Amino acid sequence: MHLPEVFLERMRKLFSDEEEWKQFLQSFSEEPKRGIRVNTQKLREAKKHGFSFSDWKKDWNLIPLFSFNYSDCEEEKGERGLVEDIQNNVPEDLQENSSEILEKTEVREFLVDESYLASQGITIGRDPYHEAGLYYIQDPSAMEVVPHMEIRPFDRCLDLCAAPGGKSMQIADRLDSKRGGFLLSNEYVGERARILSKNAERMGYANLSVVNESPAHLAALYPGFFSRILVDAPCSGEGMFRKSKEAVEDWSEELVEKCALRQKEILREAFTMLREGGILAYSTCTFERTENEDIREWIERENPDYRLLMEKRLYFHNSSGEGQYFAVFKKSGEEPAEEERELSYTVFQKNKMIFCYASQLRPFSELKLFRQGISIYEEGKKEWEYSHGLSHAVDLKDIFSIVEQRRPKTKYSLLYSLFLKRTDRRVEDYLLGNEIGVEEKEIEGIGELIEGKEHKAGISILYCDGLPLGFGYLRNGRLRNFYPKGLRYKK
Ligand SMILES: C[S@@+](CC[C@H](N)C(=O)[O-])C[C@H]1O[C@@H](n2cnc3c(N)ncnc32)[C@H](O)[C@@H]1O
Repeated sequence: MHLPEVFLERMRKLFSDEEEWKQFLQSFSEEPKRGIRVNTQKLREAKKHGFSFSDWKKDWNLIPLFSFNYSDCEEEKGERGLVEDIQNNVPEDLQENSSEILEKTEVREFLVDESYLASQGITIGRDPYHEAGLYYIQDPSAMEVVPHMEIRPFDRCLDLCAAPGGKSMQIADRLDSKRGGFLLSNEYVGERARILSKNAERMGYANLSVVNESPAHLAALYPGFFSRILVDAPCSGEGMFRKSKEAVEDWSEELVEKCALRQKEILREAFTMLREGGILAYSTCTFERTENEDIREWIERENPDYRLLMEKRLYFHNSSGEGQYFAVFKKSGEEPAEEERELSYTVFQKNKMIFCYASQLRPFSELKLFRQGISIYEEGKKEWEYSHGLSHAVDLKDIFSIVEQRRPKTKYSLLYSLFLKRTDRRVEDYLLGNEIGVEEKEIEGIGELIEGKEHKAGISILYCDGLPLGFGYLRNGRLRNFYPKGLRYKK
């Protein structure tokens, strides 16, 4: 790989240790590694249908990530402590069986060995578990930021620079809609907000809004509103150099300076929106001091009431991923305690979609919305039809009861569930968009045999190993495929 001379000169200044400098250079010729972040809320539901997490971890050889130095976080044990507990102390069978421990301590982030998986015929980006939203593929070093944000299930979170959504989905998984937790996931660039919204649909959180706003507009509307804010800022992207030739070609010293200015602009808006006692995390995927430690110093100068909780610099050679810089701050002041509340859902229509969302998202309804919670219906050619997003809701059962109560004018009504195993060829067939044959014994549901007909008929939802994949129409022992065209596997 040819790296710009100026870049190398700048990097050289960061390494006082000759050996480490060599390791840094050497690491540019090594293959990038990837990780997956498990959607533990989906996992919990899938377990009710017999999904085994421990079998999956074993079969895929999933390697738990992170061994923090927890001493820098004594004040609040928070999640870092919990992750350590589970890695060191909680026996495997307890993780699997105790819902209480599971709720508090499940490890979510894993490194994957893709060559091992390839030998087993598994491609992480083309797998039914991926389509079902059981996991999100992410750079392992990028995964390290969110666990340091001390996110509590009831936090009011904002991800200001969110697309394509790795960190947003990591945050959302730590929140509990029933306890008032939510995430406003914002992306400034419209086309990227669309991708973010698609990823959010796959993961299925009812307490997540995807919006396309400028940080300044949000700051004008929500001063002191959020208890956790992430600014994963646009940067000069040196951490992308191994993956993208364009990132190397686009790099220049001017770009570094320009990025630093923009980072400050975005951060200023974030300062406005952080509430007393809240936590702000700043991160980049570049190695530049100008965009990292210099910005951290600037944040400290601008905000004497912020305390640095931790700062970390990850490179290719000292992490499992593509590198990351992050700094986490706590604003002084008392954080308000968790409020007693009951979960309620709101149903609302926007253009040709109907959404159902956890009501704490209501303050965001007037923003430039791409998604508010779960899309439940969309306007079809003849009538309202179930939206694909509905099949992916993590709290599908709750949402469905709302969906049925608040039906628009439509004959659509879910009648059956079909359960297939991932080893069944029909799962791939379904994802390719084909019609599949179904046996009576594979069908469960509320529908009755249509009088005088041999087979059951009606709208059905297809599960793979207990994970909902999408809808279809069952008739004469065949499932007509409703899997969205844009998502279907190519042959
Ligand atoms: C490093 S990426 C975010 C990655 C994301 N957090 C994730 O985990 O997938 C930075 C994002 O900031 C967006 N961005 C660009 N200009 C911006 C601006 N002026 N304000 C806020 N975000 C901006 C980019 O479009 C990009 O999607």
